[in-house]
Amino acid sequence: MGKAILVALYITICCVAFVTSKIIISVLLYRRWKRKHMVYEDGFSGGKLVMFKSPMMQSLKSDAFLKKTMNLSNKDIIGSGGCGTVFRLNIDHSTAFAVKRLNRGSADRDRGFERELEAMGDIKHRNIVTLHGYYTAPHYNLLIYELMPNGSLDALIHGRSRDKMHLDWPSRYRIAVGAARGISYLHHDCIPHIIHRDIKSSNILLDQNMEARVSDFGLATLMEPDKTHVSTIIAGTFGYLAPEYFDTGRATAKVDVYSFGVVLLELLTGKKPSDEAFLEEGTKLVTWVKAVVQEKREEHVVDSSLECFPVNEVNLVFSIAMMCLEPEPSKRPTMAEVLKMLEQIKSDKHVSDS
Ligand SMILES: Nc1ncnc2c1ncn2[C@@H]1O[C@H](COP(=O)(O)OP(=O)(O)OP(=O)(O)O)[C@@H](O)[C@H]1O
Repeated sequence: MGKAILVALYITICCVAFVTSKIIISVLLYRRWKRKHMVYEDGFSGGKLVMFKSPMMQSLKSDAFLKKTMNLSNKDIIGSGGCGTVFRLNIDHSTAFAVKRLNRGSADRDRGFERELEAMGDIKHRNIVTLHGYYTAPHYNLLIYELMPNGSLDALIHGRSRDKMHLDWPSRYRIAVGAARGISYLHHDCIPHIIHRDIKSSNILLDQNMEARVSDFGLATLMEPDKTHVSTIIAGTFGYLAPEYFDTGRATAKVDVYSFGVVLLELLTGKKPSDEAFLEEGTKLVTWVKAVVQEKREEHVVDSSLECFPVNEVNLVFSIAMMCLEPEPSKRPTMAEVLKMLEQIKSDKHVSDS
């Protein structure tokens, strides 16, 4: 009998200790989370605003921020895409954000969506657009990004004349290197690794110094550390899709390498991957470039608006683009290798100049 009481006592102590430790761990995790976030529950709309703490966000008042966000209207629109509309949110004369209103309601988003946003909020890199926070409500979601004053690469190269900017070769090269650095960071340095899955010129934005920043993780996938691929419904954009991803829905980091190769072709040719002229001929930018190369008419590839450019550098970037566009994923370089090859072009030039 005495032994049975002892066993029962022992089990009770173990259970109490287990539950207590769980509570303590949860409280500590919550406190850590709270230290990194500002949360504002909006009783009126049933929504929740979560802002990731940073020096920039520290001085903002959540309720005032939310009020301004709710007052956004058509005149504040700066762009729109397949997933939603992007607004410019001015807080004061020196602080502004880009707010993306996602088309789909939050009913089809679960805790996984919030977890992914939390992971995105932790990414701080000079070539990645910072996610400052998000707002979830029963019928829609908002993503709060750093505002990129020089818009997208897509608008700069192919946009309407008021958005278009003449990009000389040094600017194009710098944008290529910056974007490669951002994607390489996602692939190799983020834990868990991230496959973007929608690399394209409208997702490469330019900051006030014309530095390239990779944006729009709407489709990004966090990779489990021991996995090399994810199988998903095919996402991405026509003209940029790697053939194996189109065929199988299996996304590896090499899918982004292929799409980056298409972006390099855009920088070199000035042509849009989904240009109507290509669609009418039933072709696409990659197929057109490969045909021109086969016919040994490479001189027709380079953008005619690039009046003066270093032929050697352009040829090297072109050969890197072709490596990225290898149909067989294993033959494509990794993003770290692409970055190294791109950076090498300038360092080799310095050596030969000196
Ligand atoms: N952080 C930002 N700063 C400034 N402009 C932005 C920002 N994010 C997006 N934009 C502008 O809004 C446009 C639309 O962006 P969005 O991500 O919604 O669509 P997309 O990438 O063009 O297409 P899709 O959503 O179909 O992939 C961009 O092309 C860009 O001009």
